[in-house]
Amino acid sequence: MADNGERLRRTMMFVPGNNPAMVKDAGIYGADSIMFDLEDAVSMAEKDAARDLVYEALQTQDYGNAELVVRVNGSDTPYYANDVKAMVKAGVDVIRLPKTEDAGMIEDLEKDVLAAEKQFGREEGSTHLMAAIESAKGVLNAPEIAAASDRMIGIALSAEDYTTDMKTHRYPDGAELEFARNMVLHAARAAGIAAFDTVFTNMDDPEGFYRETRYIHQLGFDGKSLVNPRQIAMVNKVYEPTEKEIENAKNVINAIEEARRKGSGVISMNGQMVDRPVVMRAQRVMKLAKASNLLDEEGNYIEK
Ligand SMILES: CC(C)(COP(=O)(O)OP(=O)(O)OC[C@H]1O[C@@H](n2cnc3c(N)ncnc32)[C@H](O)[C@@H]1OP(=O)(O)O)[C@@H](O)C(=O)NCCC(=O)NCCSC(=O)C[C@@](O)(CC(=O)O)C(=O)O
Ligand SMILES: [Mg+2]
Repeated sequence: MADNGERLRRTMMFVPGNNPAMVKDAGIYGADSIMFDLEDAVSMAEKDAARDLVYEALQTQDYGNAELVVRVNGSDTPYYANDVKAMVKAGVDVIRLPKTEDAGMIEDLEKDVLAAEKQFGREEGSTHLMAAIESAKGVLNAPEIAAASDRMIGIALSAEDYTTDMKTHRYPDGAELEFARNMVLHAARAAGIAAFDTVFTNMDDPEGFYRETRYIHQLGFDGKSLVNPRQIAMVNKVYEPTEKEIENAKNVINAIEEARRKGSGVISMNGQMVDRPVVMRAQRVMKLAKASNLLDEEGNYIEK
């Protein structure tokens, strides 16, 4: 299984692969994952030029610690084979397959990626995969898609294409996405990989974006696909733990370490039972606190 659980993936920002300025500057905004797009943000006439631009950027630009993802064109298009070869050759971290409808599509992608790794002397297994779920069929097959390969790091709901397939559109309350969100989330969790919520495309509605992000955070998504750098700080804010949550997490970790020294795996803290799942939640809070720069070198909370 790819490095699941290790990396924070709160923000995965789409960057149109045909836009040289955006591709060049994509690293300055602090997204956890940068996703160069060769698919729907790029017109047919620019497919080859976008692939060349992203290939070049992956080889030459410094994107810091960001995870580098490329959304290739669909496997039923004439661009897919060259996209996959070029991105593996460039050493991309993750290939995102759009419009994934069944596990067979991921199995085929895995074969194509392995062939490219061998052809270009890349370490076998080093290219990770993820799937975008964009249709009713994809949602119903999400559990098999999520478990289709050990290279899978996550699955993402793609609500623009999905709502079109469902003969509806997006509403502010998101009721039309309820089933799909829960399917994608459960499929990801059952397979032990990350779950990404969909893009929010109305740049003039920051309140709506904030409301949606709080909701998907509550459901348990690891993060969201984004279309604009202004959305990054808002997502990070929602995922940032409070001072009280951090203090509680520290107390839980200290208490369980103390208990383990005494040979016990479960304890009571302020009348509350503390066992393995509570400790795992506390560890995630501390990881988020660290990523949010809320801890000093001694691990104390820094007031912002
Ligand atoms: C939305 C908007 C036009 C707004 O423009 P605005 O002009 O208002 O942006 P501003 O905020 O003013 O930009 C301030 C500064 O940031 C720079 N900047 C902006 N956006 C940046 C960015 N993304 N990457 C790097 N840089 C960026 C900009 O260059 C400027 O730099 P500078 O001039 O130096 O100050 C713009 O963001 C944009 O094009 N977004 C990408 C759109 C896109 O990729 N769509 C395809 C993916 S969705 C899809 O396909 C559906 C899906 O498939 C999804 C799924 O599968 O999940 C499904 O089915 O649901
Ligand atoms: Mg789409």
